[in-house]
Amino acid sequence: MPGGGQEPGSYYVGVDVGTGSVRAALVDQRGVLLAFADQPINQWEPQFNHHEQSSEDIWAACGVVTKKVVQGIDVNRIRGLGFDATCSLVVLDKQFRPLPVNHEGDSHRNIIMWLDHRAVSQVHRINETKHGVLQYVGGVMSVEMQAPKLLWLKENLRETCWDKAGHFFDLPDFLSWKATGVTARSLCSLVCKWTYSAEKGWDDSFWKLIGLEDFVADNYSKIGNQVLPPGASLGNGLTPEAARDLGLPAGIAVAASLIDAHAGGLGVIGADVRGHGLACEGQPVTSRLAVICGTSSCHMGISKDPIFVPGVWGPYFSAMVPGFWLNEGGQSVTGKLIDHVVRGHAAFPELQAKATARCQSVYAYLNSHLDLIKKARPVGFLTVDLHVWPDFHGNRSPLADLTLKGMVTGLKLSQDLDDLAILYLATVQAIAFGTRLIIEALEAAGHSLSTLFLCGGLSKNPLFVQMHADITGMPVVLSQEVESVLVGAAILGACASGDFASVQEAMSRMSKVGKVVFPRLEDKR
Ligand SMILES: Nc1ncnc2c1ncn2[C@@H]1O[C@H](COP(=O)(O)OP(=O)(O)O)[C@@H](O)[C@H]1O
Ligand SMILES: O=C(CO)[C@H](O)[C@H](O)COP(=O)(O)O
Repeated sequence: MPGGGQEPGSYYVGVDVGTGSVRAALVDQRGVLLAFADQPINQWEPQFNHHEQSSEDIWAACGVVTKKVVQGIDVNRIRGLGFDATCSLVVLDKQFRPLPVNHEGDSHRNIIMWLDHRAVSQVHRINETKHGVLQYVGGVMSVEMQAPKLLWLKENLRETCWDKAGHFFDLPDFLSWKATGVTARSLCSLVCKWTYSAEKGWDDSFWKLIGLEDFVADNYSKIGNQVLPPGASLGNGLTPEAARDLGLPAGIAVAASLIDAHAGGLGVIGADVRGHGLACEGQPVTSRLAVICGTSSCHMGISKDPIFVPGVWGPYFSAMVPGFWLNEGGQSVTGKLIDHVVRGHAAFPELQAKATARCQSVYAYLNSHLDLIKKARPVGFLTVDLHVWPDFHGNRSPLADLTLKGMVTGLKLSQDLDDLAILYLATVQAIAFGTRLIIEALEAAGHSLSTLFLCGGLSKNPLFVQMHADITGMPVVLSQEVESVLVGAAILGACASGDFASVQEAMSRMSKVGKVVFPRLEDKR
């Protein structure tokens, strides 16, 4: 039923591969999640700053969750499948078998994860070239992008990996290939992480200059010479073999994928905001900033014309919303930082015991503990003497400096539960201040923003959401569906099925406002 009719008769399956788990949802034409399942995935850290995963593990986890979400439903109503994933690098040989990305030669670990910082020397040399493509990543290439990682493989694992490699995929593209057998890459991954230009294609001079002329010589067959817009239908749809793996009908439409943050952006940014008293009502969609907060936070702002923001990735054309330029700010560890700070504290065992006794998560317990100890003052005032600098894994934006480290000032000798709660609060506040710095950089360069749209695991934490509102001074919109990244993945499947005429149409019909959290301006000081 083109245009999404009144009867929600068709279903779409969205699959979201995050850093820590794979999630799937069955979604209808109104964007309502009818079923949800998740499954943790393995990560290896064989040495400091080396982070690896397995594409076989991840594909198997996809099958576990997709089979769960379609249990008991009429599978003939499933019209499309969409994937999103972290922008990790998957390496396969010429027969599409996994290759090791490690010195141990363990081919099961064939993914260099997005947060892997092994390629420091390589990215430094790439940045020293001052090549023109760097203008489109905020002026400085991140060590988390693919070119430095590829150069690392060539320089460090020549025989065991580089010489045998037949295919280098961004993880979202690996998944769509696995589902369809089509090796075409998504414009999203190539533009955002591989220096591809939506307008000019690959730049031979860049790859030659950095020592990866191999790709030019074989016409980019290993990294992608067929490129499709996100949401485009791939080949003949789901292959019989993939259909068996995923428990879905063979032949359903499968979409060209998105990176996870970008799927989150699609899942939230197009919602109809009428009647919520928001400044962005009646304003162009470019006044909205989507912030996808999981292991990391990604800040997605769009514009009609390209805007060059120092230290902020992009501008990327059509990489998220078709026809719009995208700037992507980010903080490499946010959820991971909060977990690290809380779990590493001397009072963590006590916290865990008390939270378990109340059947609460440690974060719900900490939030109520802060309410208890703040007395009559606003909670934010508990940290007047304690401050965190949150760049424990370098600064992605807007300083774009991978050498930065974290810092805590104002420590005392006591390490009780109150101290843990206040340190947790200071960490959340520091992350929100990081978002404010990114917004200031975006606005200084020409963006005009009024409203935040938050999603991802951290958006389930009310303290995190309120601090983002208070510290940025902007209202925060939370979607009706908490798992908005999965709505974004389902939007891709819906577009590939042909049920919607465009990504914009699917966005406006499938993303919905849930709760709005306004800033407490009186507490901003
Ligand atoms: N209910 C919750 N309350 C507080 N924090 C949460 C909650 N659920 C998830 N998180 C935090 O969100 C982060 C993971 O978010 P998620 O979107 O699942 O990440 P990813 O996509 O990177 O796998 C973790 O740091 C976790 O502690
Ligand atoms: O760089 C990215 C997006 O451009 C990564 O995919 C992202 O930062 C990892 O995402 P998550 O925190 O959701 O696991």
